[in-house]
Amino acid sequence: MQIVVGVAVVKDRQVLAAYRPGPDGGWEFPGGKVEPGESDEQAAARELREELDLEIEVGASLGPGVDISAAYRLHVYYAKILAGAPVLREHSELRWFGPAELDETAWLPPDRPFVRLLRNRL
Ligand SMILES: Nc1nc2c([nH]c(=O)n2[C@H]2C[C@H](O)[C@@H](COP(=O)(O)OP(=O)(O)OP(=O)(O)O)O2)c(=O)[nH]1
Repeated sequence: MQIVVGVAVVKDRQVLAAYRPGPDGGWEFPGGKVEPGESDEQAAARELREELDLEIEVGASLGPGVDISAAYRLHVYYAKILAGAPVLREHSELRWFGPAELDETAWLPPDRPFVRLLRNRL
């Protein structure tokens, strides 16, 4: 099973979301596929550097993994920003959501259980 890491960057009770464009698009946690030999945490830090020009400190896992498909499973981790401000490179939009704005239906389906957990924990 190939792991995809998503990163819930939290700052001032808000979480950073990125919009994946296209017919199957929606809000997601920035991140990507874990490469061979990499830990989830290493992949999370690499992807956020590549995608958003952000240096992060990866924290705890947000909850149990969720299957995206037969081949991919999503793991989501908390993180905080060490340096930088997010730069839009690969997504169509970036947005900070507070707890009251976290409408799970706008998120990719595998992300929704994590969004529900996060809403109560921001
Ligand atoms: N990054 C990310 N991908 C997610 C989330 N939820 C979800 O279903 N996905 C899906 C969308 C994609 O099919 C897959 C991640 O692929 P990706 O294209 O971001 O991975 P990558 O950056 O390593 O890209 P690539 O070089 O393999 O194309 O996981 C999420 O919260 N974050």
